[in-house]
Amino acid sequence: MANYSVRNQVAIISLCSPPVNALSSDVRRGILDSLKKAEQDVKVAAIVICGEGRTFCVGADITEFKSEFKTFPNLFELVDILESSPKPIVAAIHGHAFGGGLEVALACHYRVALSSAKLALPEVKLGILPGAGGTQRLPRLIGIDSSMQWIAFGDEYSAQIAANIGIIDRIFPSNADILESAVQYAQSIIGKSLINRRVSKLPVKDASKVSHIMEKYKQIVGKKSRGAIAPMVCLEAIKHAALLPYVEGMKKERMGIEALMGSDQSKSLIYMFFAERQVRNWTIPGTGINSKNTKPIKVEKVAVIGLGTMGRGIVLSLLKAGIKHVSVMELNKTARENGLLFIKNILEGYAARGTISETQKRSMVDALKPVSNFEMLKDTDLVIEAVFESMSIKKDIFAKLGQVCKPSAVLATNTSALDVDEIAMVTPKPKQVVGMHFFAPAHVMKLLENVRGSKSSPQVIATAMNMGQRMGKVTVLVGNCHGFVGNRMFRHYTVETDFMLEEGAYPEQVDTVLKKFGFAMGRYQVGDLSGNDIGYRMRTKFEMTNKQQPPGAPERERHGVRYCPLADFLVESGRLGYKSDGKGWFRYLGKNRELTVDNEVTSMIDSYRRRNKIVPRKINGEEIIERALYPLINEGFKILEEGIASNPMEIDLILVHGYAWPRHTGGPMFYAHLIGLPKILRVIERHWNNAGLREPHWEPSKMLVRLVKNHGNPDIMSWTTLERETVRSAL
Ligand SMILES: C[C@H](O)[C@H](C)C(=O)SCCNC(=O)CCNC(=O)[C@H](O)C(C)(C)COP(=O)([O-])OP(=O)([O-])OC[C@H]1O[C@@H](n2cnc3c(N)ncnc32)[C@H](O)[C@@H]1OP(=O)([O-])[O-]
Repeated sequence: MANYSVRNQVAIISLCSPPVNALSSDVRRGILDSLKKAEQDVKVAAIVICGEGRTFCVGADITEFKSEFKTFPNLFELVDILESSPKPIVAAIHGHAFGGGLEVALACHYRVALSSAKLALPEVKLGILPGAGGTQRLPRLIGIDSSMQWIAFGDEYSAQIAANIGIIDRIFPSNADILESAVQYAQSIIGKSLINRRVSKLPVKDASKVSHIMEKYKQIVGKKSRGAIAPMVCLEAIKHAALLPYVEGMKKERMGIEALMGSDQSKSLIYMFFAERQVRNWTIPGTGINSKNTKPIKVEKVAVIGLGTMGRGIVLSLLKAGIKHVSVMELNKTARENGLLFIKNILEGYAARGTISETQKRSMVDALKPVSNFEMLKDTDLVIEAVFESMSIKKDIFAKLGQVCKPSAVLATNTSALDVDEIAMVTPKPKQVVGMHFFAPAHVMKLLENVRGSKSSPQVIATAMNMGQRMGKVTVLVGNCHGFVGNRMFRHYTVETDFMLEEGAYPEQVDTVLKKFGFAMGRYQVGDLSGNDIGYRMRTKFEMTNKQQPPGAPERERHGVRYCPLADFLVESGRLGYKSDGKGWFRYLGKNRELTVDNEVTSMIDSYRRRNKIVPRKINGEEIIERALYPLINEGFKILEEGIASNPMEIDLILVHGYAWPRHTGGPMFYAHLIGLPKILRVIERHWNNAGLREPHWEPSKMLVRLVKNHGNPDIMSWTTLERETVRSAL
């Protein structure tokens, strides 16, 4: 709803729909009713629109997209009604003016803001476009070029930047009372002509350059969008602002939003939006323990052990989260010096780019406390171990931590695959141990996969979850198993793509299909980037690699299961990827490391097939997608079945934020939901019937079979409930 009051000839319409004043049908009606009151009240000479609470307005109510979105007054009608008001309207912006909220402000005749306010048209991040005049009014204020930058990428901008380019008419200090300031501003413009204040009537200053600007952005968007549709539709809509009168341009805008709203990509992006918020409400399946009934311990002093690639990133994330005491322990002198230098250089960079102030930089550097022995960690609240991925080294460290740290200290390991319980058992208090699996580079990657050990106490879990959220991470709680959620699922992606190389595909073909699907990089280029030796080391641990096989052992089998040694051959021939002189699955040449197909790899694959009498066959894009992604989805259902993840959202967030699964497909589980579970199961069963135990990753998940058999293609939000009911009723 919207509240109405009058103060000194100025009517105040304040949006009131906590927590973020989303423009639900109630709020829209409230604005319209208040506007009519103000227009009819002869004592009112000007109007201010503001937001109650922490923000101005974050736009349309996303939860109403399927229902009240078009109910009168819908947003695109309301903005025209506002703009045509005979009395001047001032938008008073604090917090966020996002989406429809900024469009309402653009329809006002003046805009004032606190310097701390943020402005954006982020609709493209929901797979749609600004559908309340944003694509037509913004260009009339800031031009086509800047509008394409704002709308096609949906990033937020400070009030100062918005003022510099002509959106905001007056900035007030961040501690000012925005309403009082806006009322005074409104009083100062009473009586002034509104001729040049109705934005839809203004000319587009760079209209003549529209085709050149369009070409420029088509290039940029083409590269960045990776299969996402909305950015291009945004460009088309904005283009019309230069070519058509406002009313005609609005019709084009409407066609654009109607084409996008409800699309699979928009559904996927909205699912992701709510998943990122929903995941904060974590729960431990089957226990009733959750984020609402479990308090974290207070963490002021944190320590990071190991200043390698992971440790440095974790320290930076802690400093950025405002932790005032970060002990760093690295026994290797060179690694310690390099690590601290790396951290200081990154902080210098942040300050140089204005991401942090000089004062903030200094307090972050002051927060860094190098320590040289475990004794110095005795009063630390949280210790994060980030040393080399070796069980014996980690056990040694945790044994020492168990002796010196205070009883309430939370002991976290950054292992990406090792058994958290086995590590915990070397300490006197395994309940204080938890996994905090960061992703490289940890100060950039948004994901934190927290792993609850079988003994981890609810309070310790709450502390790890709370710390992840303080670090601004998408923090997901999962159970302890080999590879946790992400690595466990992704293993099948690499195994099955290698099988396709055996049967007839080539790395460039597989990667092209996966990039078309939306991955930033294909499976083989990612291997080259991160180093093909990482997977080799893991396979070595399980004595799987080619070199470790006794003479005469089958080349394409390990313990009765199908195996493809091509990746072993690559590493054993020194082709680790970028780091081995740009030789891996591909060749990376020149300053820009241009990716090129390497005939040496092609002939390695061809000779391997000849040696194993494999007659290569054509493998098309559809098969590559099914075989690369469906085993991963199948494993996702097994993870839900085992309660390692408590709902599909958690799995999707891990794959999107940790493994670059394309966000506009919603993650593997949501993608399966869009494709339809019956189809997914049909393909999995076909491969299982063909390959059987030789390819165990195709064994259908029992949960998937039950869902399809009992419910066909149930809504993703009901999967875990239906499964619980089915399992319970079977007991
Ligand atoms: C025609 C028109 O052009 C079109 C059609 C549109 O306008 S489409 C809409 C375009 N607008 C957006 O895309 C902005 C979306 N929101 C955000 O980006 C963020 O909210 C934020 C502004 C940066 C603040 O972040 P925050 O961290 O301070 O709070 P929060 O935790 O995110 O949000 C607090 C609570 O509010 C809920 N919420 C936030 N924005 C919402 C929205 N637009 N609709 C419904 N609920 C919303 C959110 O789910 C959470 O709920 P819960 O979890 O507590 O139950």
